[in-house]
Amino acid sequence: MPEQPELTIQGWGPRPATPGDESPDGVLTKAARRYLTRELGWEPRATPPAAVEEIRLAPCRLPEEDRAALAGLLGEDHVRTDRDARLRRTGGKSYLDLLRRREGDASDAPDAVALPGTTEETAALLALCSERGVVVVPFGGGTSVVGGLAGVDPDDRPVLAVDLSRMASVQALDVPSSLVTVGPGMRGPALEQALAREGLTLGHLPQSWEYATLGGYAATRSAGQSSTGVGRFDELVAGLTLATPSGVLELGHPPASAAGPDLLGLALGSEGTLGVITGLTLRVRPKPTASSYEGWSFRTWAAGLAALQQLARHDLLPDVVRLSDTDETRANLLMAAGAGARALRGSLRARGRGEGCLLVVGWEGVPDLVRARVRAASSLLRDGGAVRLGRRVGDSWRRHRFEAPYLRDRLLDGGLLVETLETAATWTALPAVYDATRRALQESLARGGHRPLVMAHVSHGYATGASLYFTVIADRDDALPIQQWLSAKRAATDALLAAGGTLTHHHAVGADHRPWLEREVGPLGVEVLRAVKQRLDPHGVCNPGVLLPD
Ligand SMILES: Cc1cc2nc3c(=O)[nH]c(=O)nc-3n(C[C@H](O)[C@H](O)[C@H](O)COP(=O)(O)OP(=O)(O)OC[C@H]3O[C@@H](n4cnc5c(N)ncnc54)[C@H](O)[C@@H]3O)c2cc1C
Repeated sequence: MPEQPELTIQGWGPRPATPGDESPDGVLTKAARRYLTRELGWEPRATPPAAVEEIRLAPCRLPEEDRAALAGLLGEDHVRTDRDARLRRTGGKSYLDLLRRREGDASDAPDAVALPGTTEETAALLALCSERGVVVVPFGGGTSVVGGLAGVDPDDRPVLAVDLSRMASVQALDVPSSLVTVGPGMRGPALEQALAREGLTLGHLPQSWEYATLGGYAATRSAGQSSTGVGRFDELVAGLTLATPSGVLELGHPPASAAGPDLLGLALGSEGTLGVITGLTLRVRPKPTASSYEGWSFRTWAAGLAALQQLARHDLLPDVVRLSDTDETRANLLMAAGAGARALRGSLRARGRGEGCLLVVGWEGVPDLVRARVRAASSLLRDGGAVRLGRRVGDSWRRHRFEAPYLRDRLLDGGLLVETLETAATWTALPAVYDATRRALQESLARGGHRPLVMAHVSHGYATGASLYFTVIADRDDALPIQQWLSAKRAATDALLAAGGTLTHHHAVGADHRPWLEREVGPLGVEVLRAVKQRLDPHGVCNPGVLLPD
């Protein structure tokens, strides 16, 4: 397996070259620049990131005796305090993270980085840090978008990033039981490559797939682009090992157990607050031998939602379901370059459709079943007023599915605010949640005379409802860029919760959502979580800046 590249300190990438690529290195196409200038009243300007050498980093606060004790456990090479190691484990990849790093601010950097190689080493490290008052922040791929790696500690203790990249191999493969046991630092591409040799797949494909880790997925309850069919990551975890300052827990008993409440559920989504996930047993499936990806068009968002609801009711939702609202459809049509975009524009014109709302659907599996599911779902989509745009549109989406974060770097270079947020709601509440969130974002970001672009799509479907994923692009307020986004995010979160949405569908709580956690789980719920933390992490060293409110 060739070594995968590391994320850049101030953005995404480096991007792999693809044949026939019309926008190398995520370059903003002329069409996109024209569209955004017109739509946002944006004046493109050069706002490049500070040089990496100029990023400000505070001196390491980890006492030498603690560093030496950690090195005694892990080996000198596996405890690092150098500038590059610390900068590469600073924060995640939210808009605010990127803004800070681009401005040369790494004040949230960990004091040191530890790289344990086994569960035993991790457990010993946690016991030592608990005893000595060193905060531990597990670091997977570093792709958190909710401040999950912020390393904030109310007691201002030294912070140790625990990088899991040394635990990144397949430990066991049980083909008859469709189970694979892996290290938490493994990334999706490496696992898929190993499974493909046995004709298997995990099928978890978030947009951050190239860089995020399996431990990170479990710690945040991630959802991938095919999760409607394959299941969310938490549904794919059959068991895991959690090293805590109080000992090691082995959780989950496949295929099924009724021995009391499911403790595995406590570890999933725990975001490093209870300890470090050091091993995972995952459910895998045969690699699909057939696939079909298609584009469809609806005249309106409401018609699209109603059709998805019908598919859900009849258990006919495809594995991939992405319904874009009119603004997102228009932006995609006008900003995209290349054959896929041309095909889509041509297809819509030929069918006498304006822009409408684009639906991308994908099915995977054995040929007979894929054919039958496509046929049944297509009939319901037609009944719902959709027009089929064909496979080129679906295939084009599939080919470009990981590209948006590379483009984001270029948009940031040009002086734009670019961020996303997500929620989920029942089919009944979904239209109100959509309207309220959009309105809140638009009103907040319109202050100061800006003309924000707020776009949304349904990204995952369930029998009971769906998730909504918002993308926001606006001219950046160069004087107060952080406050500009914080105000919009606050307004949107208040609005979506008031309308009946969930605090998050798959990005997790992190530092950014924790003021609102009590509104979703209630004060008693927060107390229960605190009690569990107190038992496993009595000195509160495990990622104290996330999940639980102050
Ligand atoms: C461009 C982009 C696209 C994204 N697309 C998606 C998407 O499609 N779907 C989705 O769900 N998310 C998405 N995300 C969010 C992010 O990729 C996910 O939250 C992912 O699960 C984080 O994995 P990671 O390995 O990078 O974890 P990190 O960012 O390193 O950590 C995330 C949190 O989990 C904790 N953690 C990490 N590893 C462990 C461990 N082994 N034990 C205990 N705690 C641990 C960390 O302390 C932190 O609190 C996206 C992010 C970006 C930047």
